[in-house]
Amino acid sequence: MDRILIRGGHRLTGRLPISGAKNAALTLMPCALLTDEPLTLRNLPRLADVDGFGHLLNQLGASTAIEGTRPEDFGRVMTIRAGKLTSTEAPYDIVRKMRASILVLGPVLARAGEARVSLPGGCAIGNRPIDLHLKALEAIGAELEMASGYVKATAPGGRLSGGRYRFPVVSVGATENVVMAAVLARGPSVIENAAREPEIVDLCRCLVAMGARIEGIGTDRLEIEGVDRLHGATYAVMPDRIEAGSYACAAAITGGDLELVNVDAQDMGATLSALRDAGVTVETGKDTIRVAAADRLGPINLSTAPFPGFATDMQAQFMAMLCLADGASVLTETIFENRYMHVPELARMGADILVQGRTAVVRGVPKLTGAQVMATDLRASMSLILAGLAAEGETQVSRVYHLDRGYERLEEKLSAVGADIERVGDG
Ligand SMILES: CC(=O)N[C@H]1[C@@H](OP(=O)(O)OP(=O)(O)OC[C@H]2O[C@@H](n3ccc(=O)[nH]c3=O)[C@H](O)[C@@H]2O)O[C@H](CO)[C@@H](O)[C@@H]1O
Ligand SMILES: C=C(OP(=O)(O)O)C(=O)O
Repeated sequence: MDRILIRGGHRLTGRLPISGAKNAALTLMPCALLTDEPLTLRNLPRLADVDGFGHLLNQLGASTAIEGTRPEDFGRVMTIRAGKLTSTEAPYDIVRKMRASILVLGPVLARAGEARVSLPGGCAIGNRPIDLHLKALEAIGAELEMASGYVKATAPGGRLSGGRYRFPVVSVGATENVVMAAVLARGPSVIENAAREPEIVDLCRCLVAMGARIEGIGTDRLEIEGVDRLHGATYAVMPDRIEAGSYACAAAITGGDLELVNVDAQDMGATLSALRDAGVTVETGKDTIRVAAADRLGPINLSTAPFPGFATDMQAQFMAMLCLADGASVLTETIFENRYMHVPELARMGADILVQGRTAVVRGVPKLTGAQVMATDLRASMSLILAGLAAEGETQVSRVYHLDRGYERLEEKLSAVGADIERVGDG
């Protein structure tokens, strides 16, 4: 299994390109199931999860073709053709490896009138329930049956009716599923307390480009008028705000100065204000963000929340950065009950962090030291990379397949701006 070796202490400077967003790509790809015409996605990141999702689409009968991009290019162009679905089932083996697989439920149900999807269960960061996905689909006309670890959803008469649903708590995945299902319903739907994440805006814009009728995009109330059919489209995946935020932390923690290229600062309000609060200089351009480290990082308090709040997907990276702040920071994780798996690993590098329930108190230390550490999930892995970039000596991060789910060519991007980082195999 591959490991990443980092010899820390190098200041990162220069321009760093940001890839298309994983969390947008994984909700745009299933949109292709809603039409018999091709959907072409541009700026699709090269990630294990994108390949995995392509495999799931293939299982359902869609073809996926990568077009005209050179291996050295970041981002790819993929055309997905789902002329006819040959299966309506997402099996356990795929869903358990990739939580986003649940996002085929809404579109397959809407297109084929039925879908059978394995229940995802939990993962390293906590429980990943889907009760809200199911309640929202029921509200727009789905009939559900649970058996053998699978949910079977049926649309009576082959087509969903549409309906009204108010989410009791904000759910990104459930909003995505119900929106993808409602666009082909017989009647209108109103979704209240919908998630407002930029990835949902990206999803709605892609669906509109395919002929869907959606009002209220970017707000917590989505009004959807079902249409009889959607057509093909070409759509560019939005920049990855979490990848950009992660590299912003890399600049801050190494005393560096990075220009992030192909980003949208508008989607990153909470991350950029948190960086500024910690004393980091942030300058935003049209599609660039310059992040210049402070002489000393200041401590800050953060609580994760749905958009426009501070993203749970940025918590681990900020924690690594705050390990070197001048004072104590308090972080509160409100979305996932177990998203502090990186804490014991950071402690092995000299961090001083006390976790009590959902709160972590991070007392800044003068330095971190390199160590052998183990990645436990995607963003936890990135926090270890960040700590390694700033640490004295060598850090070895194992289980890097977690990183490959969400960071396109991480070592290449970081080496190009001055990091001493390489991937090594066991052999
Ligand atoms: C609101 C939020 O920050 N969502 C994050 C969540 O999205 P993801 O779509 O995975 O999770 P949700 O947004 O659905 O979860 C939000 C909260 O609702 C709960 N829940 C969710 C679905 C459900 O059917 N029942 C239920 O109780 C979850 O346990 C969680 O506490 O993880 C992704 C990967 O880290 C992040 O990119 C998203 O930003
Ligand atoms: C945990 C994440 O993704 P997923 O929901 O795909 O597991 C993430 O993007 O940080």
